[in-house]
Amino acid sequence: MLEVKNLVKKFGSKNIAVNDMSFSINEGEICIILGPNGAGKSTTIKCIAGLLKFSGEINIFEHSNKSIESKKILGYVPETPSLYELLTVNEHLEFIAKAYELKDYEGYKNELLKRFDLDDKVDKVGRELSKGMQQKVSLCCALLIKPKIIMFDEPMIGLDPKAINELKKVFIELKEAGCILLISTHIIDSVEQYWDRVLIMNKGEVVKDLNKESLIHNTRTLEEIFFEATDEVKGA
Ligand SMILES: Nc1ncnc2c1ncn2[C@@H]1O[C@H](COP(=O)(O)OP(=O)(O)OP(=O)(O)O)[C@@H](O)[C@H]1O
Repeated sequence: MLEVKNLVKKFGSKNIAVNDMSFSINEGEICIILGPNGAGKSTTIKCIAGLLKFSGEINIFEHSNKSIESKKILGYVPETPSLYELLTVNEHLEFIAKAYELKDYEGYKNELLKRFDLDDKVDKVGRELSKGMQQKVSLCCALLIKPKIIMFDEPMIGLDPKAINELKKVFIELKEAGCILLISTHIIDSVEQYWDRVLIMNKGEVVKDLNKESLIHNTRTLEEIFFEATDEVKGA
C-alpha cells in the first residue's frame, strides 16, 4: 500500500504547493491525480519519489519513502525526461540494471525496447534522441526494475499514438500484476476507462476522491465533476 499522511510542501514561506494531503492506494489500483496547471500534482509525485523535502509521512509497503527498501520497488517517470547526453539507450538500461542489482533482466530489457520501438536505436546516445524517444527510454528504465509502485507524471505528452497505445496496455499489465500506479494528468480524455481511483487536486488540496463505483452511480461525467470541483470554466 502507498500511504500519504498529512503531506505539506512549501516553496519558500508563502507558496504552499501541497496543503495537508492524505490518501492511500492499494495494490493493483490505478489512481489518477487530475488537476489544473499548478494544482500540485507534480510536487506530490516528487515528494513520494523522495526528490523533495516535505513535512508529513509517506510509506510505501510500510517502509518510509526515504528507506532503501522503498526506493528499490519504486519506479518514476518524470514529466520531462532527463537522460545522460553521452550514454546510449542500451547503456541507460544497463546503468539501471547495475544500480538496482537486477538479475536475469536481458530478456525483459529487449522486450521493452521492442515494445517501444527502441530496438533499432540502442546505440544512439541521449542527445541524439527526439523528445518522444527520450520519454520512451525513461519509461523503459522505470519499468525495467519491475516496480511494485510506479508513478507517471503526464505520461502521454510527447508520445506518438502507437506508444500511447502500448503504454495503456502496460498500465493494465502492471495493475494485473498487483502494482500500484499513480498517474498525473490534466487531460481528462487521456485517462478514460482504465482508472480505479481519481484524486482531483486543486490549489494543493484533494478536492474530490472518487472510485469507479461512485461514478457509475453519478449522473455527471468525470469532466463535469472536474470542472465543478476545481472551479475551472470549460473552454475559457
Ligand atoms: N521548484 C519550485 N519552486 C517554487 N515553486 C514551485 C516549484 N515547483 C512548483 N512550484 C509551485 O508549486 C505549485 C504546484 O506546482 P506543480 O508543478 O506541482 O503543479 P502541477 O499540478 O503539476 O501543474 P502542471 O499541470 O502545470 O504540471 C505551483 O504554484 C508552482 O508554481
